[in-house]
Amino acid sequence: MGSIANFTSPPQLFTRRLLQQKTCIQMETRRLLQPSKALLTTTSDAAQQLSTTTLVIQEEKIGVLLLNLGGPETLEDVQPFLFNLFADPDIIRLPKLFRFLQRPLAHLISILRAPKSKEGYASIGGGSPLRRITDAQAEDLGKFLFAKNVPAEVYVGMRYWHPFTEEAIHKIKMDGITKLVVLPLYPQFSISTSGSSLRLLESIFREDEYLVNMQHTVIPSWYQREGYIKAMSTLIEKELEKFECSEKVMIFFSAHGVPLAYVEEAGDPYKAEMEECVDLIMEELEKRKITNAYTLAYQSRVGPVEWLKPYTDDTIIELGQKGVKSLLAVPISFVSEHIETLEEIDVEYKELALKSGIEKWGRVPALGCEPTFISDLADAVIESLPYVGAMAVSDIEARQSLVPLASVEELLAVYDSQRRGLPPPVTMWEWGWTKSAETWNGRAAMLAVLVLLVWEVTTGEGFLHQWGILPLSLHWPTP
Ligand SMILES: C=CC1=C(C)c2cc3[nH]c(cc4nc(cc5[nH]c(cc1n2)c(C)c5CCC(=O)O)C(CCC(=O)O)=C4C)c(C)c3C=C
Ligand SMILES: [Fe+2]
Repeated sequence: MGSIANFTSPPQLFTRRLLQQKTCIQMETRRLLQPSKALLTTTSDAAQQLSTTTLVIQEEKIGVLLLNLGGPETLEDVQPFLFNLFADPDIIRLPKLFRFLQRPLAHLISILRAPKSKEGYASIGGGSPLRRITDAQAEDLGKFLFAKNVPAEVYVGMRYWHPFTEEAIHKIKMDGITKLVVLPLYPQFSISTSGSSLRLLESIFREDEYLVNMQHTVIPSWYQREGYIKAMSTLIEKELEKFECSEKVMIFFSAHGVPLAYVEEAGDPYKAEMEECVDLIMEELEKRKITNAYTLAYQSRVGPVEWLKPYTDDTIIELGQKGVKSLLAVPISFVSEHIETLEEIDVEYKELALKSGIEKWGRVPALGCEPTFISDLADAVIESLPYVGAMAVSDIEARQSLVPLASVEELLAVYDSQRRGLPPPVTMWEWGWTKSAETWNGRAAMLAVLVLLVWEVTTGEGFLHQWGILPLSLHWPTP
């Protein structure tokens, strides 16, 4: 199995190299689009070519699988959605010995977190708009692909809520797709998002003969694509125009955070990709004569462990103290509106900013179905097609493409070889005499004991049974 150079070398270097490879990709794209041009010709020769081309396209049924997080559609969905999220070993990674606690712990944390989450979802209309927006993006992507003469079915597979990835895969099989492009809807790669979705996909692929034989490729991240950078820059430019003195506005990039250990211990390229993405957007804005001050911070942390810094809330307070008066928030890690933009940024951070002395607040909308963005995603899919199923023979070429490509298996192999295990991001305790230690250690110990007891009593397995403290098989008294 080959290794993927982009994930073993520093991501910034890799991206720079990718940008130098445009010519190669342009050639590939031209080659791919040649038969499509023939479709438009009207001579009899061309008609024959057209029927051959159509035949080839019909034999090869192209599918695009969009991967996203998923979100609760009603308030009743919130707790089971949170359970699915926390039951994911890429979100809470327990030491091997304690893996059996994953589900009970997820159950407990989801119950504890649900009231706060429900409040948030209630304030944005009682559920997440993520499914509706992702479905609309899928539909538009299909239309753009068709218009670019690459007819393809587009599927949506969510990680933690409907339509689940398994449901999408079922449809892909039913439709007889032969070539699949996997496209996570996260511009930057993180182990906790695209990585987790790909891990699930890998396990589904492995267990299914049809899927094992289906050719596929993955576009793990696409933050460096010109179309995406330009679309983001245009949105920023438009929002800046709404301020009176637009040149005095601080552009405030706010990205979803991840626990620091993901980056520092597990080699998550998320932070490097995020920083590079911001640099590319600012370079594009500079070309448009926009040279505002800017900053990047990380939002939405969960639990007491350290997450990527600076934190969005701390940064807003600091900027207020430094006398910044106008702020334009740019949600940089999302391509659709959801709780983190509609509630956290629009309500919580805006309120904090106004309290901190910032007088004018604006927010760039998420890209959603913005046509230049979707058209660029369609180009990314088209550019990836020559590499579908060709990873083993030509993965050097694939690495040189504008969209860094890989197969699910190869990507995860690289990650797994680098991973040294992650401390749980939502650890409910902090060891040592830190400020929250007393409370959290106490709670965690109680919870752990409780979970262990419930587990032992219900399953009849565990330490207490092994040590003979509880009888080896426990029978409930029958009435
Ligand atoms: C780049 C995007 C995201 C990263 C990275 C990410 C990491 C991450 N998230 C949690 C915990 C929660 N995330 C929740 C919602 C949520 N997260 C993302 C994106 C990223 N998460 C999105 C798009 C959403 C919203 C979906 C929606 O319903 O609209 C939630 C639930 C909401 C809440 O209670 O705050 C949790 C919990 C962790 C622990 C993590 C990294 C390890
Ligand atoms: Fe999240």
